[in-house]
Parts: sequence; structure tokens; C-alpha cells
Amino acid sequence: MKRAKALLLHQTFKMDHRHSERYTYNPTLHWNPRVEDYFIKAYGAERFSKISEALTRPSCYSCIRVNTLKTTSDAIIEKLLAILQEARLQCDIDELNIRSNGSSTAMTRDAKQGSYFDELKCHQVSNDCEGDPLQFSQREDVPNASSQSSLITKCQLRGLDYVLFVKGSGPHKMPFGDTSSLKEVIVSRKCAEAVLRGAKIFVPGVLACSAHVEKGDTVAVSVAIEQPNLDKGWAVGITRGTVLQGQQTVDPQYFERSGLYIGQGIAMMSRAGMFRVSKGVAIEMINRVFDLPSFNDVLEGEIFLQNLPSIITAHVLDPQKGERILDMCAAPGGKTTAIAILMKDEGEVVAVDRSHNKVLEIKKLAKEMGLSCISAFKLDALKAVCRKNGLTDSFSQQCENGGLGLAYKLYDTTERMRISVRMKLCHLTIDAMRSMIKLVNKNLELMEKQKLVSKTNKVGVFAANELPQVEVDNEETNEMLDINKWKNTQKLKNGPGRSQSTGERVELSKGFSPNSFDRILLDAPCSALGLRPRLFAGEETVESLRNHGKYQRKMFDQAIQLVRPGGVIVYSTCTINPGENEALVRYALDKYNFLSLAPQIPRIGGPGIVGSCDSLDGQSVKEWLRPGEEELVQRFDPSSPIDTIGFFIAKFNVGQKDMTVTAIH
Ligand SMILES: C[S@@+](CC[C@H](N)C(=O)[O-])C[C@H]1O[C@@H](n2cnc3c(N)ncnc32)[C@H](O)[C@@H]1O
Repeated sequence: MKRAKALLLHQTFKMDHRHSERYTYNPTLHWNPRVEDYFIKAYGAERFSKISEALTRPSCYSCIRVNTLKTTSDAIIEKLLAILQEARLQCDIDELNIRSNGSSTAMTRDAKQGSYFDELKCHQVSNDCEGDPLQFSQREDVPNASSQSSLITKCQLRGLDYVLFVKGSGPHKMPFGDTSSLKEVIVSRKCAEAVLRGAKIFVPGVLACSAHVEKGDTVAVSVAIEQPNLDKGWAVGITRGTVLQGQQTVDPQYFERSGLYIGQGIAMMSRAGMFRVSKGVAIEMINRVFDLPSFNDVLEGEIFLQNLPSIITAHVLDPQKGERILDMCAAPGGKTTAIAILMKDEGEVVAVDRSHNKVLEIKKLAKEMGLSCISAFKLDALKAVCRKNGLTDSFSQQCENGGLGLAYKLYDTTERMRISVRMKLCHLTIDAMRSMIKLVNKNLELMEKQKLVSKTNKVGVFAANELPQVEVDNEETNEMLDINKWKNTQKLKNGPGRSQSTGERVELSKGFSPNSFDRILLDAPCSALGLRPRLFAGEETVESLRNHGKYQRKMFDQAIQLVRPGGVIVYSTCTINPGENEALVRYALDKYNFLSLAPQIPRIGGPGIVGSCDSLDGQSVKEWLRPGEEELVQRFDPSSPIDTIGFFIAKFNVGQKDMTVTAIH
């Protein structure tokens, strides 16, 4: 009898416990089992478990880079505080409106205690966040922050006072009240990751909703995450439009969303509306498990939301006024613009990316920030080295203004003009120009003789701003020869060119001459396993991780050719995978004996990983760093008190290139 009573008590306790755990945010990050084993070997089980846990949370602060060419940190702090005050007032008005529209379930302000706006009211930060992003400012080499307790603080690292931290708070308990009549929505993982960073819930992000949800109803918001599947893959076991039944006995998704509640919001439309319309805000969040102010689309051109390690990367590159810098994987342009600002917009920052639309984003950002030293091009960084002579070298290597130009046309055998070339050549003396023209004309005659073309017109030399207008026979040629830039600078008589229309084109680059850059940033595409918050990591396999490594090494080989002797290469990734970080450093140092690791300033990340592991294909041993090298790289551990994304930075000094490279397999 006693035993039965004890068992009953125990079970009641377990159920209560489970019930209180149910409406929390306590996700477990799922990994591919082989990848998980590999990381446990690299980090040790305890450290990897902390990293894994940290990845599921957002940083407890937002980091803002101020465009010091346009404004000051103090001016921005004032503007941001005003914006936050206004948002708070708006929040109060919205709440009143919702209440007066008759929603009995709308949140009261009391229930929102501990929220971001309440902190703003007293201008004090919440202590909820476990990490202290400013802890590194307590170091001896850094002056102490004087205003650590205010909502927005300047970074105290020397030279980085243009970086502002806006503190958030969390994790907060959700005041769901009586959960027996709880109305709920489930959102997709991607949507939830954005919501945890401060976004709203838009219609496409909603997967499921309780029956009878009407506009103005308060709903609990949880997330659907991929689960292991029968065929050993991963799948989200929920189809869009599902009606949530709510009760344990009849709701198939009941257990799946346990511990995955990200907040509480107000429905901006009925359940029917959420699955009928294709866009718009579905849920306005009123209580978030993590409260981070979202400054998207505010103070455009004056500020840029950027992770601290990315800002540090631009500093580590240490670009100097007047230098020629290449950003090899540049979109959306966060680091490109940081570099240009450090150079006071003097010099040349060449930003390339393989994606056309992303290059447009770089151009837009550079324009918004008022930076004219940036030129952006579409280019596959794996083919970034152009070995041909200056004639085929891309326009990207020519500066915008002044200089001389040359023009010629080639016609095919049907006398249709195939190619028209107009080039602006800078930094050439008249004599150098004459010899170049001689050479081109000789080649054109040769091509005519060999009947490769039916006729050519002779090359002419013009002052760059007087180059003749040339009709271009088709868009392909137009793109091939990168002449959109000319169209922009020299208005066509026949009306606006494509670059003025909505379908804007970007310039293609055919690559750059060897040794033509002072410094190169290779912010490589990677597995991104350091990005936060992340709710699922099972998509990366050992094979995909291995492929990232191969891709990065090929890009690095291009960077080596493009940087001048005496120059600098900075390599960075946003992944925790040593196979894409320390292994790349080992490859670089072993293959190119003229490279050396350079000290980094500032250095707030931790040391790199020394040692080796079985390679991901299990057939060899992959070496990482050797003793002594670990302090020369920076590794940002997401579980460290600095509370950043997972990130890695290595800086290489480039010596005299003797080009005797060691074969690395
Ligand atoms: C890590 S993101 C770069 C972020 C950027 N540096 C910033 O700070 O804003 C990597 C970029 O590499 C680009 N990329 C991937 N493969 C590429 C290639 N072969 N050539 C050029 N860009 C590439 C992607 O389009 C993506 O924009």
C-alpha cells in the first residue's frame, strides 16, 4: 500500500514536472551521428554539448556597426533610444486597439513584465542573460566600460567604439496561464530561427494552427523541428494547414512540440486567413522567450547589424588607405563595407560573389552607406585568376575616372557585328598605350587573315570620357564584355540602358592579374555550423563537410596567386568545424612555404585546436594546428561568455613567392 502511494506520488511529480517543462524552450540540437562523433572527438563531450546547447539560443545582445563616415556612435545611440521609445508607445497603442476590438485574451502589460520594453523604461538591462558580451572589456588591456548597465553600450575594445551592443534578455517564462484552453500555432524551423532573432511571423512560416483562431486571439507559438525518419533521414512530421487538437490524447503533434515554445503572439488574421493568403504578418509577437530589439530597416546607411566576429575580421585584415583589397566571397557586403570604412573610402575594394542577385545587394549596400571605393562584380572565386594580357583583363581592374580608352569592333563572316570592345585603361603612359594598340591591331589583322572574323575596325585611342558610343548587337556580348559600367557613366542616347531598368544587371569580371592585390579577405562559404540560433544541424554529413573543405582549399589557392608578395590574406568562416578551419591553416602553411601566421589585432577569440584526427573519409589522419600556432588564430566559441556566433579567423603574411609549392594530397 505504501509502495503504491509512493509510486503514485512519484508519477504525479513526474507529470507536473513534464507539464511545467512542456511550455518552455529547451531544444536539443540534432546532428548527423557521424558528424556528432567527429565533433565529440575534436572538442570532448562536455565542451561539444555546451556548444550544441549555445547554438540553439540567440546571442543575448545585438551588435551594430556605425558608419563613421556618415555619423557618430553618440548620435546613433540617441536615435536608437528614440526609436525604441517610439516602438514602446506603439506597442501600448496596439495593445489598447486590440483590447478595444473586443479580444478578451489580449495580453496585459502586467503579463509582459520582464520584456524588452519594460527594461527600456527604467533604462536598465535585465540580468536574465547568462553570458556577458562585454566581459572581454574587463581585460587588463581594455579600458573598463563606464556605462555597462545601460541598454546600449559602446564596445570598449581599442578602436572599436563605433560598435554598439544593444542588450536583449531571456530566456523568459511564458505566461500561458490555463493551458487547457490554449490556442496554438506551430511555425517552421526557419521561421522560428528568425523569430528568435527578433522577427515577426509571416504567413508562409505558419505550419499549423488550432481550430477557431480569430484575429486578435492570443496564441502560444511553438516550432516544428526535423525528427529522425523511418528511412534514416530527417523529416518534419507536419503538413501545412494542420488543425491542432491541443489535447494529448488526440493531438499527434502534442509531444513533438514539447519544450519548443518560442513565445506568445496575437493573431493578425483568422486561422482560415493564415492558410488562404500568401503573404503578410500572421502573428505579432507580444512575448518572446528571447527579447532582442530588431533594427532591420532603420537608420539605413548609418548603421549595419553585424556579428562581432565579422567586424573583428575586417580589423584583422588591417586595410590601409589607398590599398587595393579583394573581398573574394563578399555578399551581402557586410565585411566589404566595414573594410571600405576602415580605409576612409580611399583606395579600391573589389568585392566579388558568384551570385548575380547578391552582387546587386553589395552594390545597394555600398550606395546606401555612401561608399565609392567599392566596385562589385559577379565572379566565380574558383576562377578568380586571369592569366591573359591586359586586354582581356576585366574592367574591374580599371579605375572609374580619367585615363585613356581604346575601342574596336569585330564582325563575323556574315558581317554581323559580334563584339564591340571599349576599354578604359588607367595608369598607362601614352607610349605604353601606343605599343598596346600596335599589338591589338596586329592581332586583329591576323584574325582577319585567318578568316576568324570578316572585318575588324582599327583600334582607336580616345580620352576615356570621350569614348564613342557603340551599339551592342546582343545582351550576351554586352555582358561578356562588361560594358554595363560604360552605359552607366555615359548615358546612351537611345534612353536608359538595362542597368537603369528594374532588371538591373551586374558586371561580370573575367578575373584579376596575379599579384595584383595588397590584401585579400577570403570569408569562405562554409557549413555555417556556427550560426545562431540554430534548431537543426542534421543536414550536414561527413561527406558534405569534406566537400566544404575541398572547396575552401581551391579558393585559397586562387587567393595565393592574386595577393602580392608582402601582402596579407585573411581567411574566415562561420563554422565550428575544425576541418574547415584549422585544417585549412595546416594545408596553407604546409603547401606554401612563403606563408606565415600573423598575430591578430584585436584578439578576443579563444585559441585554435592543436592536434589531429582521423580524416572524415577515415582513410588518413588530418592534422590541425601545431603547438605554438593556436594563439595566432582566433576561434569564437558560441558557448563562451562573449556569446557570439561560432567563428574562425586566420591571418597570413605573404612572403616572397618562390612558387615552389609542396604537393598536398
Ligand atoms: C559567408 S558568405 C560571405 C559573407 C560576406 N563576406 C559578408 O560578410 O557579408 C559566402 C558567400 O560566398 C559566395 N560564394 C560561394 N561560392 C562562391 C564562388 N565560387 N565564388 C564567389 N562567391 C562564392 C556566396 O554566394 C556567399 O555570398
